Amino acid sequence: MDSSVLASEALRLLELQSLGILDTPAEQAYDDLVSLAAYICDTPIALISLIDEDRQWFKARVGLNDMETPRGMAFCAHAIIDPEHVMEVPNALEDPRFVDNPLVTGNPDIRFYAGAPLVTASGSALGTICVIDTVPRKLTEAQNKALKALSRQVAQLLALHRANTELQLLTRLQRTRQQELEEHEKQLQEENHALAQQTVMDALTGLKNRRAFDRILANEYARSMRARSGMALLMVDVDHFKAYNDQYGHQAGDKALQAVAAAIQSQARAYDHVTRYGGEEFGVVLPDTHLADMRAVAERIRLAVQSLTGLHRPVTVSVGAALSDPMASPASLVERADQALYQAKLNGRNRVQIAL
Ligand SMILES: Nc1nc2c(ncn2[C@@H]2O[C@H](COP(=O)(O)OP(=O)(O)OP(=O)(O)O)[C@@H](O)[C@H]2O)c(=O)[nH]1
Repeated sequence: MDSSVLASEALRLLELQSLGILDTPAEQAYDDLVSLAAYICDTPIALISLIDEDRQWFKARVGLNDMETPRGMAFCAHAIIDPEHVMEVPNALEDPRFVDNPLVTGNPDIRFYAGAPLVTASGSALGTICVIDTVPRKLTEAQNKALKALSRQVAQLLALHRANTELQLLTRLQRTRQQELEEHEKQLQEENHALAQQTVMDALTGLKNRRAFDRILANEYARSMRARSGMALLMVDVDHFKAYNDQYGHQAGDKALQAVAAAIQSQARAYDHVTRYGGEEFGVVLPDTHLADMRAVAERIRLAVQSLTGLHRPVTVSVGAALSDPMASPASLVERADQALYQAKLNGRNRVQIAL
């Protein structure tokens, strides 16, 4: 075969194989057309044969049980060489191309063959619709025309099949793309969430940070105003922490801060907010709280810190506590709690001071 023939055969095979029809189950539309071909041409056998690389495979068949034969035996492999015309073999025994063909010398004893190529829009002949008889004969001109017309119908069915295959592929691609997009969006949301967490979390203690404290205080303050319920704020500061750091080192100081944070958290109620206000100072927002509860929580925190074990030496905290005042702002609540804290320090530390 010269190179241009080889190239067009390669293209033809590509077109056939990408069609996705080889080895698919039988379909009524193709079966009907081979039945019509056998009826019109009055033959015992009719086939829709597709010429694959080294076999012919039958999409539809009457009068023959085989699903495929080797390409070397295929009459249709000869018929597709001339896509324009129906190839007729009136008597295979008198045709040097087929006289030794096992389909002629043995079952199904082919004598007569006529095949109309199935031509695609691009001009490739993928196979044929053919009729076969076991006695020598010829097609009438009308039968020849009818067979050609049927080959155009099969070609139409194949084009439809291609369009369907491409549509399914496109739908699958779109679905995959959609899934990719959703996956990407989820990832972005997770990243954003992680980022948002980072901006409100204190890395050392795992508590909310100062930025979060400001927002929580503002929200809880507004809520307590709306609900006309009291709220309270505790400012908790580690006593003589500079000395602890100086004596045991910054890393030991970090561990102590973590322990203090956990102790405070352990005494807070489920709806209280424990935050790291800065350095060795913690802000605890207590929603829905009045004097007795505020004092109780503050005292529990003080005792929990004092009871911590596993540190280089006992650590204590001073607590400034203030109740919200409907006439004042959140900032003034912080100020009053801070002043009370200052007073607690002045009064000797390791104590709770209530703001007036
Ligand atoms: N290890 C460690 N130390 C911190 C951290 N943040 C603040 N500190 C230290 O906490 C100490 C606070 O010192 P001061 O403000 O002088 O107060 P203090 O020594 O606790 O004394 P009083 O508050 O008056 O009882 C400083 O030495 C800071 O370096 C931290 O994240 N890790």
